[in-house]
Amino acid sequence: MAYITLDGVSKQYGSVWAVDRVTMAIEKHEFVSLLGPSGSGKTTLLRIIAGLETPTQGRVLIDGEDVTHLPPHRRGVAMVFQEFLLFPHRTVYENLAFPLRMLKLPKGEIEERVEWVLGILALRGLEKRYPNQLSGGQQQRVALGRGLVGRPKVLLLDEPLANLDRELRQEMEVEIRKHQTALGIPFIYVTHNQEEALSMSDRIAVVRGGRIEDFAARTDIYDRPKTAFIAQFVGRSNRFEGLAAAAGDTTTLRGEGIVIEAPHHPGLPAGSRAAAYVKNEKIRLKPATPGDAPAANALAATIRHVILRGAYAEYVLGWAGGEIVASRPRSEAEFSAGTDVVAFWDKSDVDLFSATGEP
Ligand SMILES: Nc1ncnc2c1ncn2[C@@H]1O[C@H](COP(=O)(O)OP(=O)(O)OP(=O)(O)O)[C@@H](O)[C@H]1O
Repeated sequence: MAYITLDGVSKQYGSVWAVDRVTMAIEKHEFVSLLGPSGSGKTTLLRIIAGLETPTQGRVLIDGEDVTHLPPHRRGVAMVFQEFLLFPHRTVYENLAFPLRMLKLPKGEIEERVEWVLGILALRGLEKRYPNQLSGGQQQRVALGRGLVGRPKVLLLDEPLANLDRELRQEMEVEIRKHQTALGIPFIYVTHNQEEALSMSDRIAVVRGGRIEDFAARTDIYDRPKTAFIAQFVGRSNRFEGLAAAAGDTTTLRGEGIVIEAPHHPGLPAGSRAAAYVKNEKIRLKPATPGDAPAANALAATIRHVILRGAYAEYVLGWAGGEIVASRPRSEAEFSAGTDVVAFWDKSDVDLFSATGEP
């Protein structure tokens, strides 16, 4: 049996189902992200696990125990929030000791546990400071420490890095993951930021409209998106539309001025509307030559803009059907704006979905 189980969990607010029949199982060693756009139900799901909300339907089990109707402090869970929620008039030490005082632990044990957290989070020397005397990263570490000091069975994090600048966020991502691995308890991490989810998680649950669109290893979510929504939401990709036709191990999409071949897709009847997604980094470029003949998985384009992103260059390309973006390592041949090129990609890099029913 899994360490944490959500069994058919739903939450209704008035006429809105914020969470809709969610079933998932999380193992003890896992770092799991709930990734989805604003309003998709991530926070509500996390609050249900924490015991801050009672589900309208379904059950929550932690470590074999049905905790659905237990209050937060009886579940062995801790939660870290975006707003840090530190007490401004208490020192770092007091902020960390507070949850333990609430649990009425003996003084010696409180000291021991606060010392442990100060050590693992590299906060020693800052015990006597007040929150406004700390950097953003240090404040976030204290908030994390306050979650860990109670030695929870699971740590829940709700966009804890959203208020930090990019560089600090990336440092903290590494740090948070390191603590999760060392502690050996599951972290469940809510974010709308795909980079955060991809950098830290073992598995990612993509949340959409209160439902889990897919719950899979991060590489599967990125490399083999199960739905068009995931293809659009995770990574950066280019979308092409057309009509499907199947032959052997290939499904072909024919659109305005383009032919795309993808691995066989069983769910696309011939003549149905389909959408193909190709990630920016899968699109390769070569200089156009006068004899170029039209080919599948290739299009003639002109470079409109070049955006430098450190190790990568992002090329915005104009073609007969609009614009696409190709992202290439700077170690490859570079092209400048105005150059005519052929953009091409592999059949195995095409993700194809039905577009029937799309507006
Ligand atoms: N207390 C509440 N009362 C009524 N509706 C609510 C309440 N809490 C959330 N909702 C609604 O439930 C849906 C899911 O909200 P939730 O906060 O879980 O989404 P989220 O994915 O965490 O979004 P965000 O990233 O913006 O925090 C939204 O439509 C929201 O308006």
